Amino acid sequence: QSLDDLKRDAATNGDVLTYGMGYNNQRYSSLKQINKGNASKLHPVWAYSLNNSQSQESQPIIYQGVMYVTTHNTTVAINPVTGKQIWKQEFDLPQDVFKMACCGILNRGVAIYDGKLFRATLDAHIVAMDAKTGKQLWKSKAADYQNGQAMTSAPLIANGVVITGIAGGEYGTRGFIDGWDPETGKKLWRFYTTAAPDQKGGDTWPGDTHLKGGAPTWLTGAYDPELDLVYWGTGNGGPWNPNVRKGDNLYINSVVAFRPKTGELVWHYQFSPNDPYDYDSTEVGMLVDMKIAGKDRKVLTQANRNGFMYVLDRASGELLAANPYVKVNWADRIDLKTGRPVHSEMDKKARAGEDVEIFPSVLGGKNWSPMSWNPQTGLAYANTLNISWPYQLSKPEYKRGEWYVGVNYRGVNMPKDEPHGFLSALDPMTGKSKWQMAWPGQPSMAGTLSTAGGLVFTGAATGEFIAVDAENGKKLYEFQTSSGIIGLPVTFVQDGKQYVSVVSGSGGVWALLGDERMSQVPAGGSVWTFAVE
Ligand SMILES: O=C(O)c1cc(C(=O)O)c2c(n1)C(=O)C(=O)c1cc(C(=O)O)[nH]c1-2
Ligand SMILES: [Ca+2]
Repeated sequence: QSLDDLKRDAATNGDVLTYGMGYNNQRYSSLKQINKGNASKLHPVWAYSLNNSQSQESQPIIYQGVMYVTTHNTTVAINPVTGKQIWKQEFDLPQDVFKMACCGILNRGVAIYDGKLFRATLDAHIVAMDAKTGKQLWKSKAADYQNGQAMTSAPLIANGVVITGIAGGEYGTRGFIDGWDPETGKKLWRFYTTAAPDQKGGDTWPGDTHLKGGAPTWLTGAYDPELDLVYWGTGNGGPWNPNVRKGDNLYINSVVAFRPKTGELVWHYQFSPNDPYDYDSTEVGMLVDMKIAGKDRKVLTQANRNGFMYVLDRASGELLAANPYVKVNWADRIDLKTGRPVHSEMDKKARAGEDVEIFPSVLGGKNWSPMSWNPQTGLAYANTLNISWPYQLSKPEYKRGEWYVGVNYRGVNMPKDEPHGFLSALDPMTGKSKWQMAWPGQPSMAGTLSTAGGLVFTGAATGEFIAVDAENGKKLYEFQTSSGIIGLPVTFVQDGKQYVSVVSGSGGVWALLGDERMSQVPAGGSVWTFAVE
């Protein structure tokens, strides 16, 4: 897995080398051995127990006949055809680390490069391992976990640099993105995502509020090798209460485009200036080439937690479209000229301290899990949410290693007579769904996978792994895995046969909301792999 292999990932069907199934994050495969015609004949070929009852959000990586999967405290190598374990490495975490993970005890997977695996740990270290054995090669510290900074996501390798983010937006921390030397683990650069007074954007923070200003970077970015730009999403402002940090607060709730070698910022776009609602913009979205008004454009499209779907020119950051894809009441619209939200009356009431109901909820119009793109349909497939939250400001109080939000947090409201979530087929330019498949009970927080076989794969909070027709959302296959699915399906070919794999194991933020329907879903992590015949 040289740098060229990584660039070609989306086109090489035997491997899955990157988080996103390609630097463009499209999670699209040209494989069509499994297709609309035979998807009903899918069946599981193996399951592998992760022996772990925490949240399973790891995206499998597959290279030269080995699949790599992580849990919060293990890394395993599995034969992707038989499910047999090749090696397993376990490590210890300090006991007090678990309360620093805001939204579940989890890890989202490894990065692979030059014979090495790279993964993050909840106690904010990055570890390099020998891909053949799992033996640790180096370990470097990114932050002091006792401040509430955790690492949950898969690193990105771009232009020979290992790039990682950090969580902790709910703990009064200061976000950053780090670049590491893959050979030695030496830190090459750090880009702080809240600007200090002497930096560009520093005047958007009063006093030293940027020091606890949030802007965590807890998901993996995308990379355009031709432009040599990495795109990374940043999270909520800290505390959530925006009145203590009056100003836009650069670079919270933004996408930042930077050079992987140096971390130098090239452009940024801020989705939610001075955001009060925990609308993390960390799921950076997909790099897509599409025709807009007759012109070929290289865009980045993101279904933001704030309820709007955005299309940006990814060379310049110019805003091309922004439309709601779920119910939104904090903004009336996004002004395409200024690129800024036009705040609603409801938003003004919220900022004035009134007790109001805000759409979308703290979970967003869509939470963290990535969508996929199908170039044949020109649609983005995402699990979206139809949920609001009761919102009222309170006085934030900072205590090291504890939640620092300044909102009278009372969970979320689920509508009585409507579905709580959908699998949606979204047109990025309009935000409209071509079709929606309503989840019958709990909404899904799983990722999606698209294939040239005309299929969308995803999973249910109640454990069903499903394949649907990308044209109309008709369900073609369903299989009950052993626990709820909040993972990301991938597909690959081995010895001429197409497989689809996904981790099962409920948890994540949904499990913390107190939805009583969760009591019907057993915990327990496993990897499932499906094929036809
Ligand atoms: O602000 C942060 O640092 C941060 C981190 C994480 C995380 O690391 O998983 C989540 C969130 N915020 C968050 O707001 C959120 O809804 C969320 C859901 C999940 C999950 O895994 O289900 N993680 C996170
Ligand atoms: Ca957050």
